[in-house]
Amino acid sequence: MVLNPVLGKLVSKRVVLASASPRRQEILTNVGLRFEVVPSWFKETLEKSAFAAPYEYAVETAKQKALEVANRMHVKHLRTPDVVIGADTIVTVDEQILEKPVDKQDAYRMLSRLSGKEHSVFTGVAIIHCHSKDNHLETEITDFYEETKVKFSDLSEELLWEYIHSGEPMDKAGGYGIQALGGMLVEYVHGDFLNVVGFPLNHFCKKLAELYYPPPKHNVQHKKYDSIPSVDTFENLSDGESESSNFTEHKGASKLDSSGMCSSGAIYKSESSSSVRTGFIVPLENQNGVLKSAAKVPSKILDLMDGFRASKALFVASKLKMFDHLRAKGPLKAVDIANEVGTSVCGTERLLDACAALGLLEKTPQGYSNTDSANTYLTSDGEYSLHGYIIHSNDHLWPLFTNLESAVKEGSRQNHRAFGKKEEDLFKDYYQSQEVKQRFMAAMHSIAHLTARDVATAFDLSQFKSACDLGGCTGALAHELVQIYPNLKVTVFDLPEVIANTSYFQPSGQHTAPVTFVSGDFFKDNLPEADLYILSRVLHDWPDEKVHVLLSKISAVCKPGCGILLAEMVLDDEKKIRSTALLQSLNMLVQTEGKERSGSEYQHLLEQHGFTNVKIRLTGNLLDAILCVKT
Ligand SMILES: Cc1cn([C@@H]2O[C@H](COP(=O)(O)OP(=O)(O)OP(=O)(O)O)[C@@H](O)[C@H]2O)c(=O)[nH]c1=O
Repeated sequence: MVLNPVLGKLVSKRVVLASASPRRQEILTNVGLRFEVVPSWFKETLEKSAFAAPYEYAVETAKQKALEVANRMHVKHLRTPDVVIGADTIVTVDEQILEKPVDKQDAYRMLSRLSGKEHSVFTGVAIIHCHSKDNHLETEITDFYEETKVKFSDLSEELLWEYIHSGEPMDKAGGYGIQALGGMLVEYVHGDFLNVVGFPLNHFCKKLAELYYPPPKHNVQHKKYDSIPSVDTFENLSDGESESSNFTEHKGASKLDSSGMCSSGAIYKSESSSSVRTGFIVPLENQNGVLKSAAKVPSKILDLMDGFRASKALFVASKLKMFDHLRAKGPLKAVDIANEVGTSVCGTERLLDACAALGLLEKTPQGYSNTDSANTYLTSDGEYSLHGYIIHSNDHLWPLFTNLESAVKEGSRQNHRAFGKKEEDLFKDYYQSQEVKQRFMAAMHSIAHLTARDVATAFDLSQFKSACDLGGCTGALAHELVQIYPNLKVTVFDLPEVIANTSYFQPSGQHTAPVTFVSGDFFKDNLPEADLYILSRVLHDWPDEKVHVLLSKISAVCKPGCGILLAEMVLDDEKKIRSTALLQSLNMLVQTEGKERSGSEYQHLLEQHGFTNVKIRLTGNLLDAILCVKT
């Protein structure tokens, strides 16, 4: 709670952690930071000898990891984050830098060097503030490092190999994890324990304090915070919803100054008696100017409580095609939109105001107009339109979620309650009426198109010559694949009623190798031959028994070297961090017999059918990617 006001400065920002390390995700999640995970693609191959000190290497690598993500999000995803955090942990012993072992022998070499000795663990961290100006990405970089000394006991050969065979060393710098079995090897730790685990939380908070609460200009002896200021300091300094993010860079330094916040110099005392909503204790003054006890404002809970209202406002504005009208004719007044779509003026005005407050629209004296992201994502034919999925959410998922309580009590889907029919086959319902079928296909297309680039590039797939996208629906991923891998021939295999309706969704004017559409049922019919089978949002529809049926069928036609690419929302192994994916698993509960699974659950399923070398990439987009190869 004491630290929260520092992290609270990040609440209203789009924060991205540019790291695949589950430890970093956990450390930051545990202190209540809300962020998106977009693992960096930066390859850790900087020339070590070019750096005067090992920590410089770690800091530079952290910076490059974060910059790669900031650039990729800006250019490729068209989403500029506010803050990107990158980190790199290295172990140094005898002036050598140890990173993650490449294999067991390498782990053995590392651990035997560390045996009986003291070594240093450095984590370099980069905090990058991003702004988009005239479509260019501007960045302000703050970086630092932390050193912790660790001493290992003498390790016997037997212990060493037992530890290596546990598998723990492989994804960890220096080949050990101090937070788990590796803790048994450690005689002492001098310094920040979490720094060894992968993220120096204390130093990070101090850095945020320096950035967001710089000391008063006259107070020259306090150039920076040596400690995290006490809770009173932050409460008195808190600035509402932390919106004051107008950073300006200090000349010649990469530190940031939040202008105006501390202009009086009296930074340790609040000059304002107004209450603010930061989610923490708010000082209130009574009429005599005496501080009285204040209520806590549980912002996160309030947001969750109201979440459905915001969703429904978005759904209704989409359903009424308000974003389409505004793109065509905006800015428009509420009365004009009400006339266009045939709604009441007072209701329309409230809906538009809510949408503007939610950041979906802009409101000016001229009227309402779309934001850039409304044009891109909310218009029905925007470049990455989510309109299909929003309508599906409103018409199909909403009634199902209304029955969540029954789904939880009964542990099963609720189509019968929501739509009054008994469900025999998951897809029968979707495809029995033309309208529902098209709505469902549009929804699947929205997500497939939005995620296709990230899924297609999560791994280098150039070794495969042919791919078959099982349940590939409109072919959105297939089209992306043939763009990226011109030598790849892709077949989309889906039910006849889907294949018959794909023409509407085909991209126009592309001069690439065509995608082939083949109709069939992957549970009943022979599968087309391919080097790579793709299952995008397929396995999550089914319980394990059915997944085994499908995987064994694929395994039977796969030659060694052939692969499977899965695109799914991957849960963290402990099922406690990735809330979007965990909520998606509830979504599967209300409508299917399937569920979302963790990386190790997918790995286990795949390995049982002879698919090994399972690699998982969290893409930072809605779908993650898993690649494995038949051995
Ligand atoms: C010494 C030690 C390290 N680690 C992990 O080692 C990885 C370092 O590698 P990195 O290159 O800094 O990070 P990464 O895992 O490759 O992720 P990314 O940030 O995407 O590069 C990080 O995971 C750390 O937690 C532990 O979990 N426990 C320990 O005791």
